[in-house]
Amino acid sequence: WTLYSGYCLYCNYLEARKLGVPIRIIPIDHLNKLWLLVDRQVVSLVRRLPGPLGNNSFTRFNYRGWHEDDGLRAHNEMGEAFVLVTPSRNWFYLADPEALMNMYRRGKDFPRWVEITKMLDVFGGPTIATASGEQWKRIRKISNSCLNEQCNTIVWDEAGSLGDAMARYWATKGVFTSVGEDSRTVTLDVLSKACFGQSFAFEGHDERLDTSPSASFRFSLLTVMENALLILALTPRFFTNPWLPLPAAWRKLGEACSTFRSHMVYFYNRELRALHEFKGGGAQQKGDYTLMAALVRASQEKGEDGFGLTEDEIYGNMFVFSFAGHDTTAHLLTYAVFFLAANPSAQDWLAQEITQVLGDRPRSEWDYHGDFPRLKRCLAVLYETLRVKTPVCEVKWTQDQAQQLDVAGQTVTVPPATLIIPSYVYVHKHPRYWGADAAEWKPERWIAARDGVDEGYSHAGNNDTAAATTTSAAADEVLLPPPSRGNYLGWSEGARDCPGKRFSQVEWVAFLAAMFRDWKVEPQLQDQETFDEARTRVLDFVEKDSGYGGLLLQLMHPEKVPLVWSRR
Ligand code: HEM
Repeated sequence: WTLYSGYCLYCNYLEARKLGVPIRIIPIDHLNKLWLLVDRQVVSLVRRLPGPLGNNSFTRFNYRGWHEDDGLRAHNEMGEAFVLVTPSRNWFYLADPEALMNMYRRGKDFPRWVEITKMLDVFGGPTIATASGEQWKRIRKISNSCLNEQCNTIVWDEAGSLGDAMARYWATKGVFTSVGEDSRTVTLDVLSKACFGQSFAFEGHDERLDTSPSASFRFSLLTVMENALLILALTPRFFTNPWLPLPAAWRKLGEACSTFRSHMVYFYNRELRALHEFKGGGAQQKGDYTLMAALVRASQEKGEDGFGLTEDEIYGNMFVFSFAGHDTTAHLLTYAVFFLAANPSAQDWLAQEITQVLGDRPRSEWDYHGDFPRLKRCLAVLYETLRVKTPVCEVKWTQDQAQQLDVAGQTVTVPPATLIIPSYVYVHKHPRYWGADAAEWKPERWIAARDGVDEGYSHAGNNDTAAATTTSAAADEVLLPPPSRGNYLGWSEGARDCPGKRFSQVEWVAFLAAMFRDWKVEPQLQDQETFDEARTRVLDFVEKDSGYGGLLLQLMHPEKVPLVWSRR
């Protein structure tokens, strides 16, 4: 095996040389399944060896998430592009915003590497995240038409109500450590409502109230999502196989998979029946709209091309929506609560806007169409959190053809079967694009006074914008774009960008408005600690505790730093 690996590594090295960019060689592919289980542990052991034995390309680049620890260093040393050669694939890292946009625009030349997402087809498929070519176009078109403003209105209402309940729960605790779990609960509950029409009262981390029959659906969805990686790796069939001697916890997981699937079948048939009963009837009621219902309807009515989704594809896509929309938003919300706890002035700035827009109106009177577009500072908090803590790593590739790409003024020929990784840490955080304070979390950078924009405060990397905004009224402010499109890749770009972008923005703004109009968050001070010391401790923690628990960047142990929740 070692000889074969060495031979593959050599062949890949020869291919990589054709790129004409700096090369680093690592002995194990990042996605080697065995290696994924132990990469960080092994690398941290090897790092203890003296001199070059502990400090080399292996210890620097050969583990999941190395780019977060390395920051800007790799591209600063090697330029806008370099390649990591492994025995399995060559990983081409790209940090030139223009070249990146060129790549995104040429979706056919640089498609998503679906081999990595294929495992998502566990409940049916192909799905929007795993299909390619014409098949993907069909699924994407139908999905886009369903993720519409009707859906966003439901997301707005549900997220506002859940954010409010979560804030009240934290207030009953005073000191709380459950921001990670509770954020995952509220994002899952919003998805449950938007996808399946199932609404649940918020249950805090140490509460389990709901014993209604629909709670079995919630429990199955929760269990499936909490164990998604295990299910993706081994498939639901493994956990439901009666012949395998599985531990009780895995049997329970099998039951959750079966319950989740049978609920999807039930929802599907219910929507199909409703559609036939009201054939030719008017538009669906707001309260009746669900993504499941919309997909069923769109598939039955079929587009101009005459193609809809099959039943199996609908199940697969419902799972993918729930999966893709859950932890992304939840992990970002957890990060934002920590950043806000360390930045009371940003909280005041945020609350000022929320109060201006919503006054003391009860939540039932908040209006998606009237209020959401005016809550720009809330959105700026999301943009900034996503800039500095980008959860999703994308992988494109060249398939079976070499492709040319202009990188930093040089034409590079990317060989077939090369993986391409957008280096978002670099394009999101380099001072050249974002100013001297690029490394800091500063949501004000996304906001400018309307007049300021006319005078040339033109993008979020312009440091002068913050000064222009601290006192101006929310109505007179604008949300700035990033320095260039290729400098902001949080939701990706091109035809294969995130179709849930608006969904997540609406959800986020409603959460924040509900959480921070009347409440504030602070770090719990330790013995003799000043606020400034606590702030430094929290920000240090955010950096050191960030990692890839599963597929996404997240705070690994947010429960380790207690926070205080109180009325403003
Ligand atoms: C702030 C939250 C979110 C972030 C940062 C985010 C980010 C992304 C990114 C970067 C991609 C491209 C991934 C790749 O190319 O490998 C993506 C794809 C996708 N996202 Fe999101 N996402 C978010 C929320 C959501 C939500 C709420 C939904 C669903 C309701 C969703 C559904 C999807 C789907 C279905 C895809 C695959 C699209 C395709 O292949 O055509 N996302 N997302």
